[in-house]
Amino acid sequence: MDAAIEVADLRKTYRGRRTGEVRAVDGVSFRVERGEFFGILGPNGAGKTTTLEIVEGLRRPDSGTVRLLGRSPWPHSPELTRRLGVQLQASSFFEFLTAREQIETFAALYGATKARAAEMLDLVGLAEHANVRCEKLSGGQQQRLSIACALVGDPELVFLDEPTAALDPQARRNLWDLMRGISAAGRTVVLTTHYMEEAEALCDRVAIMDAGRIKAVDSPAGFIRSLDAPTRVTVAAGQLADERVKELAADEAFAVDDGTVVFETRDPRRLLTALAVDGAMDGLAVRTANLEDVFLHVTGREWRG
Ligand SMILES: Nc1ncnc2c1ncn2[C@@H]1O[C@H](COP(=O)(O)OP(=O)(O)OP(=O)(O)O)[C@@H](O)[C@H]1O
Repeated sequence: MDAAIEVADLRKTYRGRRTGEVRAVDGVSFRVERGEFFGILGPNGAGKTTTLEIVEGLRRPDSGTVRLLGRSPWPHSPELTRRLGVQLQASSFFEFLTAREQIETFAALYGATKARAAEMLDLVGLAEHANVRCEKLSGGQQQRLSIACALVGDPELVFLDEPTAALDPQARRNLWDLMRGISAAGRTVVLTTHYMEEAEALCDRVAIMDAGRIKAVDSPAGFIRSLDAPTRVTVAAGQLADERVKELAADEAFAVDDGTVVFETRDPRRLLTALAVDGAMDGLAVRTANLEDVFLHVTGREWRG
């Protein structure tokens, strides 16, 4: 079967009078398999939105090719469009329509029923707000409505551009559950995000993007494994005598800051067992590597998502 998405050597340069030339997308290639949950992770301005818009067929690249479900998005074909769900920015809503009217408009475009539209409103928790005009919905509610609109046609391939941006933590978790549900239903999902923990929690594979380029693609676990980073164990001040710190550290690195001791160990079990025996667990913190460390490793820059 064809891949869900095949992208080869995309390039896009914006030219502005004030900004000069901006190489927003600078030779991007990747492949997404059917049923995959694929993330594009990068800081603001990395080129995620431009890449997504090109892949969705909303923007033409200067060069490079895109294949969606085995076909080119150009010229537009209604047959292909109907199989895609694109989360448009909430600002593209008709503000005078109610949430129900808005999603029913989308449903009509996709050939979906009003019952399906109502079901989607319910799925994103907006059933009670069906009669509220879009302009009166909160930012989070508009975001959820835009996702419902993207899903109403029951698309095979769903594109979500920073769907949880500007949501409070609870609303973000709810949306995560919703996205997991879409993926579990066998849909291919492509998500852009600048939240590390979101990519880590949801994606099968993640492309790390910076300055218009994809620097690396792997599963979150694969990325972290390949770092081969030590576990960092922080022991609160006053828990260990200086001599004991040296004993425990043996040949591992440690640092002391204001009495707080930080061990870096490749054998956390040994160290944690010893700390438990010493009764030095109060205020203990254990940190393993995460995608933030991966970003630093892959791009050579601190994460400033
Ligand atoms: N229409 C445009 N005209 C000129 N420059 C643009 C345009 N759209 C984006 N850019 C520039 O291209 C670069 C990539 O932007 P893009 O929006 O694709 O990145 P992003 O990773 O999605 O960032 P964000 O998370 O801020 O949306 C940025 O430097 C941005 O300022």
